Amino acid sequence: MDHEPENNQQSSPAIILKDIALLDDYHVMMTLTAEGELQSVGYERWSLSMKNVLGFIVEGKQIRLKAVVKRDGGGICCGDSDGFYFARKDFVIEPLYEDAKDRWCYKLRQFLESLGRPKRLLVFVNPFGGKKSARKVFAKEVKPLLEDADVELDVRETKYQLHAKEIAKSMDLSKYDGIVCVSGDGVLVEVVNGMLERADWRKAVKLPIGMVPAGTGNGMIKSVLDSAGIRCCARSATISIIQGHTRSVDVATISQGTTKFFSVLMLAWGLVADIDIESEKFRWMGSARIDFYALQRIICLRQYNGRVLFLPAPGFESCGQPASISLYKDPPVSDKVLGYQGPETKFEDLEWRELKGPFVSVWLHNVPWGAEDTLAAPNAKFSDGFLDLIVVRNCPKLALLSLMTKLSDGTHVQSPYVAYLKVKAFVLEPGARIDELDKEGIIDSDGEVLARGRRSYKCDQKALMSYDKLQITVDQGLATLFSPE
Ligand SMILES: Nc1ncnc2c1ncn2[C@@H]1O[C@H](COP(=O)(O)OP(=O)(O)OP(=O)(O)O)[C@@H](O)[C@H]1O
Repeated sequence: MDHEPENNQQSSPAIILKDIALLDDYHVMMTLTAEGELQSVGYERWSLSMKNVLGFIVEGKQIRLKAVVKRDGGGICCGDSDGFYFARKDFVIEPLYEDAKDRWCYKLRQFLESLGRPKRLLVFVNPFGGKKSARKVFAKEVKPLLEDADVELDVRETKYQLHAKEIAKSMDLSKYDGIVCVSGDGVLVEVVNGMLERADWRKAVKLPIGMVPAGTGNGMIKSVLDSAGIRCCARSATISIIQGHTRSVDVATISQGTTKFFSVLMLAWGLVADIDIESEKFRWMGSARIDFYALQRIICLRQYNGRVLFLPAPGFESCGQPASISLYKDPPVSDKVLGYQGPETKFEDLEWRELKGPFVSVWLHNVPWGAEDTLAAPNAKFSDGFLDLIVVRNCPKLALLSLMTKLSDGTHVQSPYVAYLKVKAFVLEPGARIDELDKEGIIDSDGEVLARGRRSYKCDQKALMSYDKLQITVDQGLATLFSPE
């Protein structure tokens, strides 16, 4: 039997039910407090928070509680050894009298309903992402837990790229309490973009989105779970969705003229983008492709001409040099009702700063983790209204290699070769490679190729924007995510 720590110091909360019952075959005095603690006094003291009860079923005279219990250290869940994880566990209560059983069922149901958990979820499963394991992850880890919690599911397998975006753009919002993506970050980004392209985007962005890691890059769910000290795995991710807490997350609008892309994770240009996109050709290697190709890219290091401009967050006003700027202005269109157009703040007259190239890497991050093993921006916050900017310019190759090894714990930002700051708005003016001026680079946002310059790596993806000036503005806490706290 699992025991939760007791706190005898505090005054006892009001008891709303008290009966003699059998708990796992032992006679106990079972109580339910107004704060949702199930407690027993009998052969041993035991307690279980209703927050950790997914649901219950009645089996004859018995009530089977379908619960989860926290575990620290020890066993490995999905290969990640950091933080605690949840294990599934049933507890069986048998009140001595039939009317007591009905009372318990009534109160337990009432309590669970008062928690405001999602009851109807739209679930996207991407059978194509990552190790192509999403179907299995859904069937083995996600579905059984959601069934235990009595959640009604509408499951859609994505059939092609942008399928999830299409559905998010046209779905009936009133039918669901949230969306779940059993995928990598790519499907999440599609859903956010679909929501923001709706005429009723203000309502759509309030619908919480949950992630279950089943892709190559699971940076968002790693960031969400890690911030609560929980290991990143499908089970913990699903439990945090069932528990129904939410948090807001900043959305960055990347614009080039009237073309827009909404990003919740990151934008990269230079080394990180080249590794991310060009390593696709080594996909057969699995996750080793990133390390393998990073090594290759550092040995034959590229540097890019260009300029970045930024509006520094408070505390970072001395970074870079003062700069003047002209930003794209959205035409005063009446069709604004068609979708979100980016934050309405006027950034032009503020004190912009600049950094000039050549650049090895320019990386903007919204949340701390870029992937499960990459703590790209250790100080990033979900909804502070700022993006973390990580810039590498001149850097010896050996130091660069050492930086790559530090990405897993975020200590790369302490290097003297790295500029690490927070910005409110950002402009990228990408240029050509310094060694071969007829070759340009790739701009990558949230794992998608946003722009591809002349004679850069060719891949199947069609780029949304041209390899030219881009501007990025942040809307604080615009989207909503399921989160453990
Ligand atoms: N059935 C499908 N066939 C091909 N592509 C698909 C399919 N369903 C979804 N996709 C695309 O797969 C891409 C990657 O999805 P996902 O978010 O699951 O993984 P990822 O970790 O971001 O990327 P990947 O695993 O491909 O490196 C998304 O851009 C999505 O549009």
